Amino acid sequence: MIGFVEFQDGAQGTAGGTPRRAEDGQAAWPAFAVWRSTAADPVFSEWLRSAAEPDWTAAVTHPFAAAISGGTADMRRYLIQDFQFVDTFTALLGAAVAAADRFEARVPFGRFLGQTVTDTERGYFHRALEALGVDAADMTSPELEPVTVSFRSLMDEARSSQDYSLVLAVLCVAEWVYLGWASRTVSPPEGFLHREWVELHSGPEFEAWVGFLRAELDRVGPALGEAAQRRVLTIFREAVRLERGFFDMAEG
Ligand SMILES: Cc1ncc(CN)c(N)n1
Repeated sequence: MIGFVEFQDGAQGTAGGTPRRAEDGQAAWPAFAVWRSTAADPVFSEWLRSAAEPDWTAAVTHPFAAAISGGTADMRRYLIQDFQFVDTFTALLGAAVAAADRFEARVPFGRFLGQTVTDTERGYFHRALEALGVDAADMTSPELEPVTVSFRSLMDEARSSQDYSLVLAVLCVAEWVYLGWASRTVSPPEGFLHREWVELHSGPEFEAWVGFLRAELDRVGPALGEAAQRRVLTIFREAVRLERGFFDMAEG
């Protein structure tokens, strides 16, 4: 059994250093087939997102994310840890190329992998970490925070599963949550550290990328059996919880 499956709805867990409680929004959630008969926006990705409350709203409105948008966040610990997140995230994108069920779905993953994460975003990390005076050891092998360890494990489990719906669920959380907070930015922050990080996660291209990830979940999710839909729900919720925990960690 892979690790995240152990965190069934309502179960206790400590991934990310934040204990999970049955009463904090992780309670039973109606099956997709039931939920969609009364939902205002009856798509699979919205079934997942709404099941991930209150963590979803807490992540996209997190004070640390707001401080990035406002240009005041201390980015040092956050970016050191996030560079390690991005390493595993890049491997997960590769898994999406391999696990996708058709050629036209592989293309956007391959493009984002080659043109954004390993190019623009990598360049940003190198310049940002240098500007922050981060030494080579902390750039390549820093001491990992518990939430970073948990997030990397979750991504590794999704990658090893080679299950497209699970890979997609984790990628979609990571990008959709980031679009959520970054698109709340009212005016671009002045310094490049904050401004470019907001730019990387907002704007028409990033919106289209998140739209693609959601559309893929909306395409493959309804065709899954109920047990498989629940597995997607479990990993989606866990990823949202870790996004919230990651901002908590960054805030200190
Ligand atoms: C923790 C985290 N989540 C999401 C992203 C957006 N790729 C990120 N850079 N870091």
